[in-house]
Amino acid sequence: MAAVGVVGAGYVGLTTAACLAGLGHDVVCAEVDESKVEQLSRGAVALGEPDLAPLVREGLDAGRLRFTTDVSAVEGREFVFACVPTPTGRDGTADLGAVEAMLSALSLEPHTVLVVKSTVPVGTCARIASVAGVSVVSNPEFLREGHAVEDFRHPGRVVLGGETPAVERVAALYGDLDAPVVRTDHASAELGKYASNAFLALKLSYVNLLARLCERTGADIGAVTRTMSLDERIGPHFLRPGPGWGGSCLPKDTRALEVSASAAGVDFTVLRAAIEANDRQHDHVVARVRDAAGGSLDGVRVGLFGLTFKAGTHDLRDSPALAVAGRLAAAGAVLTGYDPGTGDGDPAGPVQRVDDPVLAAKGARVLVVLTEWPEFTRLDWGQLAAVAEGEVVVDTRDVLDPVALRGSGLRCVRLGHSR
Ligand SMILES: NC(=O)C1=CN([C@@H]2O[C@H](COP(=O)(O)OP(=O)(O)OC[C@H]3O[C@@H](n4cnc5c(N)ncnc54)[C@H](O)[C@@H]3O)[C@@H](O)[C@H]2O)C=CC1
Ligand SMILES: O=C(O)[C@H]1O[C@H](OP(=O)(O)OP(=O)(O)OC[C@H]2O[C@@H](n3ccc(=O)[nH]c3=O)[C@H](O)[C@@H]2O)[C@H](O)[C@@H](O)[C@@H]1O
Repeated sequence: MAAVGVVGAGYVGLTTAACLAGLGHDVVCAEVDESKVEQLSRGAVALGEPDLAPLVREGLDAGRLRFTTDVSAVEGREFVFACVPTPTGRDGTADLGAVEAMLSALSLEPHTVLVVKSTVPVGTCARIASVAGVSVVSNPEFLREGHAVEDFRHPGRVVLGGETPAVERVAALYGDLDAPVVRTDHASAELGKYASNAFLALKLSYVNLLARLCERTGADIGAVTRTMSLDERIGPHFLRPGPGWGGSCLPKDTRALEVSASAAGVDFTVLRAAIEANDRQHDHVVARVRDAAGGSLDGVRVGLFGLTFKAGTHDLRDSPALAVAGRLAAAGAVLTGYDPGTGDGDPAGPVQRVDDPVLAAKGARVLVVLTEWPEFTRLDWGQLAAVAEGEVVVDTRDVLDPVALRGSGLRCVRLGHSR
């Protein structure tokens, strides 16, 4: 079993640390946020990832996992995983400040393999290898929030970019993963990550535009995407229209790829179009709510259902629900929002967050479903209709049953459906 260091205890770092400890490795996880370290050290996990909290507690109890604010604690380890953030920086490229801060705080020993899990632009790992004097393996992460542990245990693929001995050492660390392993160079591994996220974004913008075309032409987006999904070359995933794609990575990575491609002399117009279409998708949802409100949103009370960027996560980063909320508020709407995944203290922008769906519906002229929480299908919509002022639900995620809603006295407006 190996001695492993992990830097950063967010979605990627904490999942990596806990899962590697679960495989029997000895893991120390360094994190700059003192309160996070304090909480994690007593087994309190704030991320709502299924199976993660018990795995962290198992690792702590077995003495195979510990947390520290002292980044030098990872020095001397056989593997150091970089799992720090790479948010959008100036001009849309990835801000590598946290990666650089981590490297300058560390004195790595020559036998250490530095494994870069953070999403970094092409050229970053080669540059780090040339200055850090250690082997660097690019091992981009593909986990989905809400499925982090499951995706670690059953990844669709493992990508390892770098020189052979170091790559094989990292492959061995993961044990028997039943997944295809892509062994490649740094640049291809780095680009493969951006290429994957940006492709998902492209697919979603395409579907959202199709949904708008359906609204204009009388076609049904459900039938259109089912037709597409039965073609194995297209596949059934990422074909659901919504209020726009968001989250901490799809928007930032798509933008970063577009900007870096442009800097490399490749005009990636299709990515720019996908980003612009996503922006317009938020406006489109606002237009549908405005129509439902009778033409103006000024002073109109709107009840929002769902604030997170998708169901199954607490994460509000770059949430399309909040982007729509911001535009509704700018048009004068008064917003109340209910989300089963968020709590007091979570930033909700212009939305007054409430813990009870009835309070979100109370006095609302329009109800809007912005996140596909399964809980929403089980709400008592008759009760919500009784306290609402209007009778329209704009369901941007197609989670509600329009026929059942009609029985509750509500009319359902869906994206991609003209009726
Ligand atoms: N969230 C996700 O689902 C995925 C994220 N990624 C990528 O992984 C990287 C990390 O993402 P997340 O885990 O979501 O970020 P996060 O924001 O959830 O966690 C990052 C953690 O690193 C800590 N940190 C920042 N600078 C540090 C330093 N110098 N030393 C020690 N700790 C430091 C932060 O306090 C934070 O707790 C990013 O590059 C992201 O693009 C890749 C795949 C999936
Ligand atoms: O690099 C990352 O951080 C991760 O980004 C995404 O994962 P995640 O951010 O968890 O979110 P997704 O499940 O991809 O959803 C992204 C957005 O697309 C939207 N979406 C997704 C699917 C769909 O059919 N329709 C749709 O509108 C979601 O609601 C959400 O707003 C990728 O799916 C992961 O593979 C990747 O590792």
